[in-house]
Amino acid sequence: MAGFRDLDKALFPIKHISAVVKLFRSQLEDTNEPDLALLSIVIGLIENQLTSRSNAGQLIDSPETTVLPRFELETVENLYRKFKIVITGSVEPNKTKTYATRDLVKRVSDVIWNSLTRSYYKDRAHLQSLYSYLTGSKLDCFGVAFAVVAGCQVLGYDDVHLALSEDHAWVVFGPHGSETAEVTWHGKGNEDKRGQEIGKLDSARSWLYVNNKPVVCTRQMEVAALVSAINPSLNASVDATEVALLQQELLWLLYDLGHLKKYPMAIGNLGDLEEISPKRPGIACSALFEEAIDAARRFYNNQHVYPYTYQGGYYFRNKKYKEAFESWANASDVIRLYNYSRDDEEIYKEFLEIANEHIPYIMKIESSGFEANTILKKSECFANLLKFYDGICQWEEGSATPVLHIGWAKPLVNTISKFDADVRAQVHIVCDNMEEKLSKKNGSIFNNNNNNNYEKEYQATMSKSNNKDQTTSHFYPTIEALTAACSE
Ligand SMILES: FC(F)(F)Cc1cc2c(N3CCN(c4nnc(C(F)(F)F)s4)CC3)ncnc2s1
Repeated sequence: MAGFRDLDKALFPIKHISAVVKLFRSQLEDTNEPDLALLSIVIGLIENQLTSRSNAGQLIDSPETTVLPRFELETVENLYRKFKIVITGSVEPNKTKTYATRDLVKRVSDVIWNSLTRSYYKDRAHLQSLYSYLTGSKLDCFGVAFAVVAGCQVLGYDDVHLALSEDHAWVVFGPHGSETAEVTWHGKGNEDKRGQEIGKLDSARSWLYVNNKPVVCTRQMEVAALVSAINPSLNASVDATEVALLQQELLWLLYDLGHLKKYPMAIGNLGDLEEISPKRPGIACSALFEEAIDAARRFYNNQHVYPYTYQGGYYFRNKKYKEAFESWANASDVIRLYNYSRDDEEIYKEFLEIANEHIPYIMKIESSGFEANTILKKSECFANLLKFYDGICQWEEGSATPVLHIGWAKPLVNTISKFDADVRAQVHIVCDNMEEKLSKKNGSIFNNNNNNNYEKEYQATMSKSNNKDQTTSHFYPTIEALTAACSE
């Protein structure tokens, strides 16, 4: 591990954002073992100091001139030393340079777990860093997983890495990261499964485990995860701008060093920050959202939803409603292959908000009668809407837990009825991929899909459907499910 070297200490006391970027750059460039504990403590200290007191309103213009409160070397050194003592005091270091074992990973998880405050509000902000752990004995779900990986790094196990789905975190270890283990909890009121292997039972088909296509981190990607987890919010409506600027600078550093290439959510986070305050002429935030989608298609067999909802949210905020419908249809094309389980609340809420808030809002605007170029005349918008709803219907099919209820059907019927019959008539529904749909029923969809055939299939579909005169939508025969939902 790089450790807290003299050249890092020379950057203290830290007074500017640019000094923090230098610390990260030296840790990322000089060794292949950036010190996770050091970087998490530094970032946590800065975030907590700048979001705990009313700091809103400070003029922020650049990483060099933005003044930070002084962050003393001694504060960081004391916390760093404390973490080492907590970990090495309970678990013997890896002197023989062997792979970690399940027992070792569980013991490190127990050290963190048993030292947390008994009960606290787990979803509060700023509980993700080792600073929060060492000064307040509080961590959120992600923070526990990160602390376990940082603890294993302190012990000298360089095979223990963070694995990330879109709403959960666990660790991989052993030869080629072949072993997996739960190390933290998920959601509310669920018994934790710490120590167990990942997704062996029916949870394997839930979105929570992304069909076993998680982001498996390198050390540098673990740094990207802690940077992504920076939370600039001062309160529900105001962000500490210097914390947001620091996060943006660090994400660009990681981007330029190539460490975001396989991390769609981090690219999406950067896209959101760039939309608010562009720092990089030549790379539009829309290009970043496309890059995140490409990464999910290339490296994760298109099993992730968030890259499409990042892009859809961007289009929606910028009134590009036709494009938003396409992004949301693509998001739905991902979720339809999963079975909905009670662990999937986060993505359920995402689709609910799109279906029952964003789309109805768009329909209201577009049917106000003043839109000359209204999407209500565009058959591809209608087709993408149907695809969006159909994916949610398929998500429900074969799931133990229902997805749709009357609350969904009303906005859905209202939306569809806004399109004129002649526009609807232009949409030709082709019922193909019957075998894919049927095989989801008996669960085999997750076997043959693992060979990453998404890329080939995607290219083939794109080349086929480039005829412009009519909209051919590749559909699955669940329109009856759709109309059934409407008649409920
Ligand atoms: F580790 C867990 F359990 F926390 C799961 C992870 C979440 C997450 C993330 N997020 C979550 C998704 N997220 C989104 N923000 N907007 C989203 C979208 F709906 F617009 F797509 S998704 C914020 C950042 N960003 C980087 N890395 C991770 S790893």
